[in-house]
Amino acid sequence: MLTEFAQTLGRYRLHARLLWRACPGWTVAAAMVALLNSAVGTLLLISTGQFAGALPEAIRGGAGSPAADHAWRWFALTAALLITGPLVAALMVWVTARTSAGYLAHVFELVAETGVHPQGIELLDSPGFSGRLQAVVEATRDWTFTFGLDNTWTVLSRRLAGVGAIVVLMSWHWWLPFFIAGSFVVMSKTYATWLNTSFDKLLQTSASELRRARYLRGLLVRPEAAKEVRLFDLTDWVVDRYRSTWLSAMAALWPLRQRGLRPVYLSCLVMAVAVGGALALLTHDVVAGTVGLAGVVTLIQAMLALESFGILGDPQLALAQSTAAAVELTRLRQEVGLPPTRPADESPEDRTTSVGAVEVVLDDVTFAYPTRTEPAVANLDLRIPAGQSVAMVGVNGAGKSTVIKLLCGLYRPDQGAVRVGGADPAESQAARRRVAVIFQDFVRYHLSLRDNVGMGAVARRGEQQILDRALSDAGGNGLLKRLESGWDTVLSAEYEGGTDLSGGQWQRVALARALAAVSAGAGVLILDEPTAALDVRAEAALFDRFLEVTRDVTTILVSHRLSSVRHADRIVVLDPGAGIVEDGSHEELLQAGGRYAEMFTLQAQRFAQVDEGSGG
Ligand SMILES: Nc1ncnc2c1ncn2[C@@H]1O[C@H](COP(=O)(O)OP(=O)(O)OP(=O)(O)O)[C@@H](O)[C@H]1O
Repeated sequence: MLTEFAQTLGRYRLHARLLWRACPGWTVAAAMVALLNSAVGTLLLISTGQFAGALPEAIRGGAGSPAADHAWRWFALTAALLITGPLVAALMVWVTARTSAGYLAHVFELVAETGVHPQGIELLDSPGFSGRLQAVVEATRDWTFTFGLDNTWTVLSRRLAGVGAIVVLMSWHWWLPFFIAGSFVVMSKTYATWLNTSFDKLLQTSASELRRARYLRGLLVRPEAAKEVRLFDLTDWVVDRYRSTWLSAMAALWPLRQRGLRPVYLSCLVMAVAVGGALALLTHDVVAGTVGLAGVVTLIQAMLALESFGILGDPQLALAQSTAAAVELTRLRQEVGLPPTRPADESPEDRTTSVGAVEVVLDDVTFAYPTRTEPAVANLDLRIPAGQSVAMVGVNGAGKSTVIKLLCGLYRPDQGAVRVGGADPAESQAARRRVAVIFQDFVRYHLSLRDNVGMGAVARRGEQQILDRALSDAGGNGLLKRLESGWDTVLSAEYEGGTDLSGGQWQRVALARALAAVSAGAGVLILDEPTAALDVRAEAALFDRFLEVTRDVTTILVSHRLSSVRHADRIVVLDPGAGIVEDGSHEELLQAGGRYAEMFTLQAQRFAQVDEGSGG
């Protein structure tokens, strides 16, 4: 039990630390307002007690008597405090909203950092880790998260009001308030420990089940699934699966909750005995004449105010839920070697950009994905001199995309070394910035065309000539003409004035993004099959044009269509398990009559047949 108490205290310390790191100014302001709010409450119970105590004397003295004036003065103070209370509460809402916004932004920063640490994305491939991180993200997206944050200050203010009540009660019997408050604290902490354990369990043990349940619920409303759900008449099936998945997630929690509640019942009993005893003592003192009317009113109110050390209902529940997300995030950060929060004075990263082509080297590289045992690439050696264009070809699963991800520093090799311009891209931000890549599943940002292209050159996205040239080199001028608001058109039909693009148009936008990156200093340009939606001729024309406009950088092209990449300086053929099996120019490889020649001839024949078919 003591360890659990310590853990509860630890999570509030963590919460305070995160708040302080996120927005120190607003945190101080919110704490001050919470203190003011509680002070108003304490003063109010004193002034009402004094006012009530002054009334019998005032009644005896009559209107205008000094005793009546005395009662009026306490009345005026009580009325002023009653007016001040709501004003301070309104101020608290305002300050609280600012604090929560800062905290939320900071948590998103921490989540993002956790997802890509250490630099690569390998952890996101591990279902356990990425599932837990996803659960944290979902918890922070939920409105209850901000509600819990807001309630930090309600809880603090009420606890401080309890401190005020202790001071008041100490003037009667100094030891008594500690006795009563202690019983409330035991009850509250037992309850909080139970709450926290429940929420932690919810995030840790049932997160993936709950996520699956949410996914199933989403199937009923998501446009991409709606067609099939209706066509195959899946509604009942989805609803049943949702219900059973949700129930199985929650069923694991219910017995735990029941067991955890027993100490809460016990501590309620202790608290009832303490308050009952205090009321008996008060009755005794009143009968003995040591406590008057003012004392009775003040002391009873103070005793009731001690309740604020106890269970605070919704505010406490919401706060526990929010801190559960922060605790789990901290655990995940610790697992990847990150501190719970980010230091305030991080030195700004070096954004100086080098220009020109760079050499790319893979030296005896072996790499297996975290979820697999057999390596995706083994003992791979590849050296691409600065400025050379290389096409990487091979059957499905040969490891082409894996090589590209290693070059981008998204994964670290298990053995061997990867170098871009002499530096390890998994370690060096500068090396990563020298690589511009467009993957087959590139991101279609629901942002303007300007942002979609400019993201390749974030530091120089204001330079229109870079964007113009990139789009034109990517063959996107026709597309620009068709957009109603030109560069500022949002590329999504979900926004007013926005429009979606065809697969081929999107690919040109993505290619323009890569070319913008080259203008901004990237020394290696990689295209990992982003042109699959274009027809064979369009892809070949685009690749030729690419090789033309990227003469000054190292270029790596990945494609299954060999005719599209035949003009690359060099072609390497990858084979699953065997690594690079052929390496040379198009002509050299044709002459060698090996795997490449065989694949090329086969594709050329099929292409000719299709051509004939369409011609006839
Ligand atoms: N994220 C991943 N997790 C686990 N295994 C993966 C992952 N990505 C790829 N693999 C596996 O690694 C091997 C190499 O895949 P890779 O995508 O590099 O091949 P590829 O040559 O690019 O194939 P394709 O031509 O189909 O794009 C395959 O066996 C694949 O199943």
